[in-house]
Amino acid sequence: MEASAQSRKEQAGDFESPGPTLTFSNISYAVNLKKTFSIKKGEEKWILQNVSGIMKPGMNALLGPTGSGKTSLLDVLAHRKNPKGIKSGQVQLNGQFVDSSSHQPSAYVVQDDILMGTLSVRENLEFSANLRLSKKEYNAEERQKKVNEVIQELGLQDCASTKIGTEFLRGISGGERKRCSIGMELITSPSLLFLDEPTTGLDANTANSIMHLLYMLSRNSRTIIFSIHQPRYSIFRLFDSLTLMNKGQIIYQGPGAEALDYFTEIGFKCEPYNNPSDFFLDVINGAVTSSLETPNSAPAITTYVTVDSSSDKNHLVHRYEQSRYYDKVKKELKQFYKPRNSMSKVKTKSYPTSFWNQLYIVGGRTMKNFLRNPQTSVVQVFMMIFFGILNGLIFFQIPNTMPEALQNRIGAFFFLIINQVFGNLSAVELFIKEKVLFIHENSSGYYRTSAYFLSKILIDLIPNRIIPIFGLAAISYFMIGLKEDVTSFFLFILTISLTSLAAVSLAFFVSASANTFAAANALIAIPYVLMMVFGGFLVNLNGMLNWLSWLKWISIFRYGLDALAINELKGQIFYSNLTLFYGEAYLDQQGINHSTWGFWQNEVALFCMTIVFMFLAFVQLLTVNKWK
Ligand SMILES: Nc1ncnc2c1ncn2[C@@H]1O[C@H](COP(=O)(O)OP(=O)(O)OP(=O)(O)O)[C@@H](O)[C@H]1O
Repeated sequence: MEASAQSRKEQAGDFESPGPTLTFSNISYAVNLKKTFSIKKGEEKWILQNVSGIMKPGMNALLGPTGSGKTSLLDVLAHRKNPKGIKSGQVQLNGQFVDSSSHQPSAYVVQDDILMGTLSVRENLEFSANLRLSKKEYNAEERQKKVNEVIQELGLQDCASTKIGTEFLRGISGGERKRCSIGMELITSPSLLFLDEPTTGLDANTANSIMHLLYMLSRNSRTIIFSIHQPRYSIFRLFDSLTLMNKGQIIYQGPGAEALDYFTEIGFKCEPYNNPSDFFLDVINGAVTSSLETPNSAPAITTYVTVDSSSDKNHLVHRYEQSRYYDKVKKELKQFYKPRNSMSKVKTKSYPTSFWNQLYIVGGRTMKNFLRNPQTSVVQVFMMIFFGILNGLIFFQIPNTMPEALQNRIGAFFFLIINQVFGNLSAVELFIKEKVLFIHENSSGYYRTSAYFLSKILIDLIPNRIIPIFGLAAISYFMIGLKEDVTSFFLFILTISLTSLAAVSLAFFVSASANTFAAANALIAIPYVLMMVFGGFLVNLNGMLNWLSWLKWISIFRYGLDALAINELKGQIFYSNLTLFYGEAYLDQQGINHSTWGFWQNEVALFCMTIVFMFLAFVQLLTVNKWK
């Protein structure tokens, strides 16, 4: 105990206060290469092979060629990988075992900055603070103080009130986005910070400033672990520890400043003025050869490695495992390792804020996003007005004479239903985009799935549909000249609203189930088209293949059109030359039950479909794969 306290003290160096030490031993990780649509277990691909090491207070860089396993190791250490794939090994934080159910004092900054674009930097940080700082420990003033501290620490003062930006809205710069993403995580004061390629996509100067920022953070009670691609020398200098990887194995781990000495020792010489990180990659790629004699055949380090004798790459692993750097890591691992006992497990994951608080905060953000997003508010209302007027113009003041009286009414209803159902095709893209944000925030412990789901329905889906429908329905109703009756008018609005909600729920369910926009688009178009074709108005089902006739029972079109037809035609009398034509006669002819219950059963069916699709969407969100 004393020895480890002493060693932590030694490590402190120029640190104001050192962060925790993370150790990992014998980690092997594999993925199953199952073929799409196959139920058979696929071949296993080994991605990490028996790796062990230590990440000490300060800056810990993971470097290696593309596909070498940097991100995979980072994810395993941060418990973001599916435990099923972890074949062996363990991770300890200051000698305590950690696993995926543990609430680690750690945070993970993903490579793509996933932030709410319509909100400002400060608002995003406040969102994180309100959800992730417990109300008991931080009152509103203290949460605000924390946000201000993070803004100060990350140098975000100048852009604090600027919106992040969306595809329609120019926002903050790439460097500021990255700082804001780091800030979202710093809100919880993590002592362990993981970052996946924090400099990717940034220009050299911005990358430099981000890395200097991380360096400053690492000096103050935080251990920083990150993967990185080809850092320039000014960045390389900041690495306290360097882990070099190739083909899922570690080929060097030790102080960044000593890596060149190590490679010189094993015969690889870096030319003057060459960037060390470029040199290491050249060594791995075989572009630089060792001046020392190499064994005839490269030793197989583990059973998983296929020996690549042409490039002699495994030889690097072998050399590393024989080096004093490896001995040092092994020694340090021993020193930090504590045998597992029931006391060493850290607390189980829990949410710092209640469900209702989460609902309030997530709902508040959804509302802000809704009001500020031109795509979902202004454009939607505009489109509804446009389609309302278009429908009104096409079927302007329908006469009461046959056959126009009937044909045009059914045509106008069909137009409205198609508009409500197919209008959701564009919503799918938005849902898929939002899902990325949901998965990130949900897996980072911001809120429960149920809080997100309920806020999405109450603040986004319902008002977003219902409000524009009032405009559309009112314009169409009066321009077309439908039944002059208040009850009929409101039942007309109710029917269109329920049709729209059933259709959007199906779109939500499909988006929650599919991973890409293309897949979701195809999956949603099929049921919509089938529902339309089998709605009973386009195709006479008696003449169709009987086995598909059941589709009419799940057709949003059928329920919507039947309800609109009953509402409009019941009690109406139309004229044809000298004969009278009763609305009910047409309904009877079509086999539509126009009793009161006959009308309401359509509304109930639409409502039930909405509930079922919503429920299925919720189940899908619960089971969305949050592992990387
Ligand atoms: N789910 C998966 N299915 C199949 N192969 C995978 C999977 N995840 C990772 N791999 C493979 O494992 C290897 C290591 O991937 P990883 O992303 O960890 O590498 P990396 O060093 O971070 O690469 P890069 O620098 O390109 O991000 C790669 O060959 C990758 O294709």
